[in-house]
Order: sequence, then C-alpha cells, then structure tokens
Amino acid sequence: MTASSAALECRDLAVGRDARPVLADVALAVPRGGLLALLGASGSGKTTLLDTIAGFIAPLRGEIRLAGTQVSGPGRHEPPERRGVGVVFQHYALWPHMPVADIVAYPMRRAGTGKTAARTQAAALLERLGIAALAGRRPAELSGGEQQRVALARALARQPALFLFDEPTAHLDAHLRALVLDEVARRRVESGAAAVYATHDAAEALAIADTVAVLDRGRIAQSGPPHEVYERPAGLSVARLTGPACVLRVPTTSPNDGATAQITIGSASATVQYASDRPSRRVLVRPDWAVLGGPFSGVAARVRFRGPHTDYSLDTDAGRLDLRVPGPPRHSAGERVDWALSRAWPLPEPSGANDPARIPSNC
Ligand SMILES: Nc1ncnc2c1ncn2[C@@H]1O[C@H](COP(=O)(O)OP(=O)(O)OP(=O)(O)O)[C@@H](O)[C@H]1O
Repeated sequence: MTASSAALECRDLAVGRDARPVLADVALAVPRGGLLALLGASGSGKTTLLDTIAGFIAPLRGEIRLAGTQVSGPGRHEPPERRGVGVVFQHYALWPHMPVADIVAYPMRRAGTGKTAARTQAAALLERLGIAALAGRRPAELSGGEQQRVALARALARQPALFLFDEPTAHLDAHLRALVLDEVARRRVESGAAAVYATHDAAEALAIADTVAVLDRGRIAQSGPPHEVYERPAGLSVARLTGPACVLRVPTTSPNDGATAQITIGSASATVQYASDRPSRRVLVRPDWAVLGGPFSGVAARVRFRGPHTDYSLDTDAGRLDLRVPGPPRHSAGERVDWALSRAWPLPEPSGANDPARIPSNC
C-alpha cells in the first residue's frame, strides 16, 4: 500500500505512559474506506494507540501519516484539532448544557450545513440509533448506553476521512450493538471514511472489520482478514483473543498436501482440513470445527443449551474439547459421546516441553 492510498499509516510506533513502555513496534495501514478492528484484552494498549493516532499522546518513536501527510514523527506533532479525525472514546464528554438534537447537529452546523438541514440529518441519525425520543433531553438525563449512542451520533455527524472508535458498544445490549454496528457500516459505505474500531469482543471484531489487528501486551501479534486470524492464528494467545479455542494433544499430525492432515486420537484416526504442511503434536480446535457422531469418543462433562445451538464440553483422550452444535441438546452430562473433527490448526509447541504429557491441553 503506498502512503498516498492509505487513510492511516503507523510505522514502528513506540509509546510510553508515565515512563513505562505501553506500545512497541506498532505498524498498521488502513486503506481509504477500510475498517480495521483493533482487538485486544483489557490493558493491551488499544486506547493508548487510538489516543496516539488522534494526537492526544506523542509517540516516543515512529511516525503516523494521515492520507499520506505526516502528523507524528521525529520533531513533528500535529495537535488533535489539526488532524481531522472523528473520535468516539469510552468517556463521552458530551456538552452538559445542550439538548441531544443540538449536540448531534453541531458538527454539521460547524461544517457549514444550514440549520434546518442539520436538524433533519441529526433527527435521522438519532432515529437510526434508536434514540429519537431523547432529542430534547440533556446528557445528565440519559443512561450510560444512551449517552454512548449520542456520542456516536455526534461523531457520525462529522465527515472526517478517519473515524476512531474506542469500544463504542461497551454499554449496549445485543440488539443495540447490532444497530450501532449497522450504522457504522452504513456510514462507511456512504462517506468512504476509514475507521479503526477498538474492541475486546472477538465476535464483534470478526463481524465488522476487513482487517483484524490483534494487540497483545502492546504489540501487534497478528494482522489479517478476519477469517485468516480466526482459522490460522499465529499462536495460542492470538487464538484465544480471536474466539473460543481448545488445544488437543495428539501423537502427531501427518499433513498430506498442505490442505488436509491425518489425525490420530487413541485407536481412531480421521482426515481433517489442516491448511498447513507443518506437523504438530498440539492442535487448535474451534467449537465449530468439531461435530457430534464420528470416529472419536469422549464423555460429556458439561452440556449448555443456548437457544440456537448447544455447547458441549467433552473429556477426550486428547484433552478437553468444546463443541457447538445447532439445535437442542442430544446428550446429557456424563454420557459417552462420539464426535468427529472437520478442521484443526497446528500450534507451536511450548519451548522446552518435549514430553507430550507436559504440553498443556485445555480450552
Ligand atoms: N493515563 C494513564 N497513565 C498511565 N498509565 C496508563 C494511563 N492509561 C492507561 N495506562 C496504562 O497503559 C496500559 C494500556 O492501557 P490502555 O487503556 O491503552 O489499554 P486498553 O487496551 O485500552 O484497555 P481497556 O480495554 O481496559 O480500556 C495499561 O497498562 C494501563 O494501565
């Protein structure tokens, strides 16, 4: 990607807080119109990175370019108001004295939109975010989730080339989350704006982004299309950050052709999708990569009905395995259950642990 085609580029960024290193070697590129999800556990540095891109923190090293123009770099630090970035942070900072309709119309008025048009567009945004009835209220009269949606509406009312979202759905229930994610996607399509969307919710990141960057203790551990980081995580920590994952100990896998492998557990074996030519004694299995019925056997340790599907935890000869199966429960806890694998992914072995019995196997 050339500098001129990218809405955002970060190169070799290092950031500290209170003289403590928080981010190191951070490199990112978001094309115009692209949406990058920054996925990481609490404390991994998501807010720090967004604050740095927005200009609230100066990096110790590296550079940031917005639409090809350097805004942070050696001897250069453009202040936030000169960066033209729309931010929705966890702390909403809504103007306390203004009614909601005016808060949302304000960015459009500042950009030169007429009063009536700004009010009409603000009303439409509030409607789509399910808060039209709150137009006349002031922030102090709103719940946390309502304030969050007002802050989002205010940010979406601007037309920046880059949005930064910091967990904008943190206080919302599932229905409202879907509403907000739809609105973010719609705005992206309408305006061609790029976005960085920080979240600790793997399902949200995988659903909304074209690229997922996994931030692990201040470093980008892996970055790629959602299906790639989900199906081919670089290691166990990325696997766990990107969704539910179990690790099975197997004597060894025998890759066939870079697409499938033979997996043996106990006296049974099966051919599964593998997407690697690397043999391994430790394989990752997502709950949707295993099914009921098949050559392997285990005992149901836990059965949980979730509505559209049932989650089973099985104790097997290769370790604990979680399965997600559509429909109501077909087995109870304590029953013997046959199962099969459709896919597995090799994980690197923990260094120094050559004895297969010492290789951890768990979910
Ligand atoms: N204002 C601050 N002063 C000093 N250290 C800070 C400050 N804010 C955050 N930190 C530290 O920086 C590190 C990264 O924090 P940050 O808030 O960026 O993580 P995060 O991934 O956004 O977490 P969360 O998901 O909990 O919001 C943490 O170790 C945190 O304790």
